[in-house]
Formats: sequence, structure tokens, C-alpha cells
Amino acid sequence: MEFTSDDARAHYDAVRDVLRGTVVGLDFDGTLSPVVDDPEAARLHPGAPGVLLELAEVVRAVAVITGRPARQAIAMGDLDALGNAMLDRGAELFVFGQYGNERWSATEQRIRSPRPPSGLATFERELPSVLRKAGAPDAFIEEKGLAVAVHTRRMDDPTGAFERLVDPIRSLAERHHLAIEPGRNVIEIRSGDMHKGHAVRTFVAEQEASGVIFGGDDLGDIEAFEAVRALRADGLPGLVVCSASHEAPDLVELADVVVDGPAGVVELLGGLLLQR
Ligand SMILES: O=P(O)(O)OC[C@H]1O[C@H](O[C@H]2O[C@H](CO)[C@@H](O)[C@H](O)[C@H]2O)[C@H](O)[C@@H](O)[C@@H]1O
Repeated sequence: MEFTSDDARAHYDAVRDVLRGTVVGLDFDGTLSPVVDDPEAARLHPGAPGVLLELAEVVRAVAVITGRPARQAIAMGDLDALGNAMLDRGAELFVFGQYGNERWSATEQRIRSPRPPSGLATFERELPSVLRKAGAPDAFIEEKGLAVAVHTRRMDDPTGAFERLVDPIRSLAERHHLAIEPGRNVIEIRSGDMHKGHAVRTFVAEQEASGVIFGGDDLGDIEAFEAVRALRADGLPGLVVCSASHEAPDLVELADVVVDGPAGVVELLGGLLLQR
């Protein structure tokens, strides 16, 4: 783990000092789950369930804050079982799915979700023609209910295809009053009303937290990073953790701690437990 400045070390110490009242929000792909070629094959890092279970016992609450549909993240991460194990120990697990549009908790055991944004169905009908015109007819389309994601990772030239697609997809999205979220070889199209920054603020407020940690790896995590930094400027101890990758290097500038992918996140959380 690497601190990005002397202040960053102080932020780490400040959060560790209020760990019992701290909420911990963690992104799924690239942070808790190593990035893989097939989005459906993503699974938690093997060390994650154990460390999250131990962490949940000593912090205010733990949440997975993800761009994935909550149902999918729960299934892929076996979060149902993890949440039940946390409940047995008097702790709670939350999932904020689809950038905070969906809510699930181990106690409630049901997903609260809004309706899909108007415009999404027509967007999806027009999408194949945009992919063809951009020379990327084979891009993988992931239907997410409230959103759609266009993946280029498994194409011959993932970066080239991504770059050819961003602008035409943005134009089509704008025509349907939707927003795009570019990520690691993926362009997501969704409502622009919600982002992970709102989810972090909601989580902090609902839990009346006295500290906040957020870990993420991708552009869709930036608003959450900014929320932690803004809350900190208002006096709440906060720590921004970047699960580093060569695919989203700019995130490091917003982080206090940089770790080496999901294995590094597990190590950081384990270290917090040891040092409390
Ligand atoms: O907010 P997250 O939990 O990070 O989810 C963001 C998107 O992640 C997924 O795509 C990414 O992970 C895939 C599996 O490792 C990888 O193949 C892909 O290239 C990445 O962009 C997911 O498929 C999206 O739906 C999520 O919104």
C-alpha cells in the first residue's frame, strides 16, 4: 500500500481512530473482484469474504457500491451468504446497485429499484445500428435493466473500438436524455440522475457515520471519491482508496492510498483490523 502524500497518512490514522463509527463502501469489479474478460465470470477475490466479515464486526456498516445490478452483484459475490454471516455476528451488509439506484440489505433481503429510465428501450433498439456504423458490431451488450453496457474487452482491438464508440454512443444517449459512463473497456448508458457520490453520502447520513472509507478502481467511482473528499473538508474523517490498474491511471490523483488491485484492497482492510 502506498500513501499519496503525508496528509494521506494522517487521513488513514484519523479514520482508524474512529473505526467503530466508520462506514466502508467498496466497489465490486476491479476492487473486490479481479477484472476478467467475461463480465459474467467475475467473482470476489478469495480473501474478500473473510476480511469483510471481520471488518463488519468492528465498523458501523459495510456496503458494496457497484455499477452492477444489485441482484447480479449479490449472486456473483455470494453476498447473501456473507450478509447472513454478518447478521449472525450482529453486523449488517448493504448493496447499492446500479450506481445507487438500487438498494439491498442483509436484513431486508429484497431489492428496492426504480423503473428503467424512459428512453432506454428506444436507445437499445437503435444501438446495434450505431455499433455497426462505428465498425464495432461485435461489441458485447450487457442488459442491466436500468441501464445497458457496451463492452469492448473481448474484441480484437478493445481500446480502438472503445474510442470509436464513445462519441456516437454519447450522441445517441443524449438524444434519449440518457447519460454515458465510460469505464474499463465498457461504456454504460443510464439515467444521469444518480451516481456513487450520492450513494456514499446517503450511506454516511443514514448510518450517522463518524468516518468513511471508499475504495474504487474506475471512472464511475470518481463521484464517490469526490464525496469522501468533500465530507472530509466538512470535518468527517475519510479515506479514499484506489485499487490501481493501468486501465484507469487518473484515479490515483484523487486517492489517499493506492493498492495493487483487489488483493491489495484485502490487504489494506486486513491491516486496518490489525492496527485498530
Ligand atoms: O461499479 P463496478 O462494480 O466496478 O462495476 C462497473 C462495471 O463492471 C463490469 O465491467 C467491468 O468488469 C468486467 C469483469 O471483470 C470486465 O470484463 C469489464 O471490462 C469491466 O468494465 C460490469 O460488466 C458492468 O456492468 C459494471 O457496471
